[in-house]
Amino acid sequence: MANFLEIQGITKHFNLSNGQVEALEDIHFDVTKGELICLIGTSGCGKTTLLRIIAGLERQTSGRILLEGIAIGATGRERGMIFQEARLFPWLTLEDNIGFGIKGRVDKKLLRTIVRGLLEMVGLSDFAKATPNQLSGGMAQRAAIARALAADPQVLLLDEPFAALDVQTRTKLQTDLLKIWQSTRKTCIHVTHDIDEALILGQRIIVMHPSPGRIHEIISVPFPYPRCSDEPDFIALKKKLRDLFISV
Ligand SMILES: Nc1ncnc2c1ncn2[C@@H]1O[C@H](COP(=O)(O)OP(=O)(O)OP(=O)(O)O)[C@@H](O)[C@H]1O
Repeated sequence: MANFLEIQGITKHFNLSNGQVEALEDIHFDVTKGELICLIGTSGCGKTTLLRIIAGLERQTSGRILLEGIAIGATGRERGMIFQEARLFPWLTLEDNIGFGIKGRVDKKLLRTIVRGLLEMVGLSDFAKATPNQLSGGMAQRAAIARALAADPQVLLLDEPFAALDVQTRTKLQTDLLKIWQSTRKTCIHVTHDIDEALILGQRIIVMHPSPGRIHEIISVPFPYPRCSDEPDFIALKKKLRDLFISV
C-alpha cells in the first residue's frame, strides 16, 4: 500500500539567542506500510530532529506528516520510539517495564499474555523478574524494543538504538531486529551512522545532507534478507554510500 506515511515538505528552524539553526529543509518522502527504512547522514544533518518530528516530540516549522492520510502533530500510541539508551525504569522489573505503557488499558490477563509474548520474542523470558541493572546493554535495548511494541504501534521509530553497543552485540541485535520486523511487519524508520547497519537492515536508505539538513539521495537496497556483507554487490553499494558521505 502506497502512502502509508507521508513526509511532506518538513522544515525545522531552531531559534537560538544568536540566530537560527536550519535543522531541516523541505524534507519529502513516502513510506509504505511495513517498510523498513534507514536514515543515515553525517552528524548534525537532522536525523534525530526528523525522527522526533515524526514521533510528535518536536514541532516542525513548516510542512506536514500524514499517517494513513491523517495529519499528525502530537505523540500518539500508533508511533513508538526507541532511543540510543534503553530508558527503562530502574525500579521496575523487566515485565513491569514492558507492560508499563499499557497497564490499566488492558485487563491483567491480557497484559500478562502480551508481556510474556514480547519477552519471548526478544529472547528475555528468563529475565521477566530481573531489574534493568541486571541486564547487559544489548538485553536492555531488546527490552526497550519490547516495551515499544507493547502498545502495538503501527510505526517504530528507532534513533540509533545500537550505537552504544559493542560490535558483536550490535550485529546480534541487527539480526534480532530483522526477525522482529519480519514477524510483526511494523513500519520502521531506523536512524544509524553505520553504513553496514543501514545495508543489513534497510529496504531503502535515505541519505541526508547537513547545513541545512535535507535529503541527498534515496537508495533502494535490492538484496534479499539475510544480507551478506561479503557479497560483491553489497560491497559495491557500500562504496557508493561511502562516496556519498564523503561528498556531503
Ligand atoms: N533543541 C535544539 N535547539 C537548537 N538546535 C538544535 C536542537 N536540536 C537539534 N539542533 C540542531 O539541529 C541540527 C540537527 O541536529 P540533529 O540532532 O537532528 O542531527 P543528527 O543528524 O541527529 O546528529 P547526530 O548524528 O550527531 O545525532 C544540528 O545543527 C543541531 O545542533
